[in-house]
Amino acid sequence: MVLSDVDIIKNLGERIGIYPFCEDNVKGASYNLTASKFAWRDDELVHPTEDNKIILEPSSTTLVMTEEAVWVDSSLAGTYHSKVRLVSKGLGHISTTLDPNWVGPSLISVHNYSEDAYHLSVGASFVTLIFDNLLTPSTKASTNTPGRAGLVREHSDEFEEWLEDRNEKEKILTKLKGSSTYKDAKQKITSPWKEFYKQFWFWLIMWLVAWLLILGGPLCVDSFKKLHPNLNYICEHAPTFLVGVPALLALFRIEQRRS
Ligand SMILES: O=c1ccn([C@H]2C[C@H](O)[C@@H](COP(=O)(O)OP(=O)(O)OP(=O)(O)O)O2)c(=O)[nH]1
Repeated sequence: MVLSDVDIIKNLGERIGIYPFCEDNVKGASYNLTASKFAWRDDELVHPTEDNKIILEPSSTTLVMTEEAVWVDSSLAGTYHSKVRLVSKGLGHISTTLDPNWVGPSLISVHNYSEDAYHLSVGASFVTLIFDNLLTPSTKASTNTPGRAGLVREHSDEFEEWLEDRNEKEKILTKLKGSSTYKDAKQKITSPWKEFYKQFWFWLIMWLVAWLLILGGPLCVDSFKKLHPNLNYICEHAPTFLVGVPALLALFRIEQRRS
């Protein structure tokens, strides 16, 4: 089953990693990947122009690395698709696959069938990735190198360094989860009440355990209560303390997560 925009964001950070992540690139049931500044033609690096365009020469194939590194777990796969805007300009149709457990940027082969050069802006979306839920998780590991770097001969130090940053699941997830774009997207799909209830129940249980272990004993001792009128007060207002403290802690935690 294909993942919708909501499914993609729900699974982000859990079964899907996308770094860098941009919410605008989440479409109804897909994610638009953008062009990095790394591209190759005839095995040689194609350097972007001064105004940051990669020239896709007529009647030739250019391999363009996506800016985004993607990780999916063993229960997801995907397919790469062309964008109508580019196909209508004579650029070749992309129809390739994303394997379960894939990690890294993608190397996208774009053929320019037209007679005119196409100027692809670095940072522009140029390929669409659809995520598919597998009925049963795959048992096969993804064996290809991140970014399919083995398919291109000429590597620059800058490219190696860039790839180093996004060639492992942990690196992708850590960077994704640390980004404000991720936090904002997650926050939008989580109902504030649902988040509050989740936090509230957690803190209520913690508070009850603390209450019983730390305060329960002394509070039952009358003489102790007399010595400490404040504790007596707490005892009389136990329900308020019981509900109020976890509620406050839940609100504090939600606020802390948002900032
Ligand atoms: O256009 C694409 C499609 C896929 N991939 C990545 C993700 C995918 O998980 C991995 C493997 O792709 P594919 O399954 O097409 O390759 P393969 O079946 O191993 O064949 P080959 O190694 O001949 O490409 O490469 C790309 O970088 N670019």
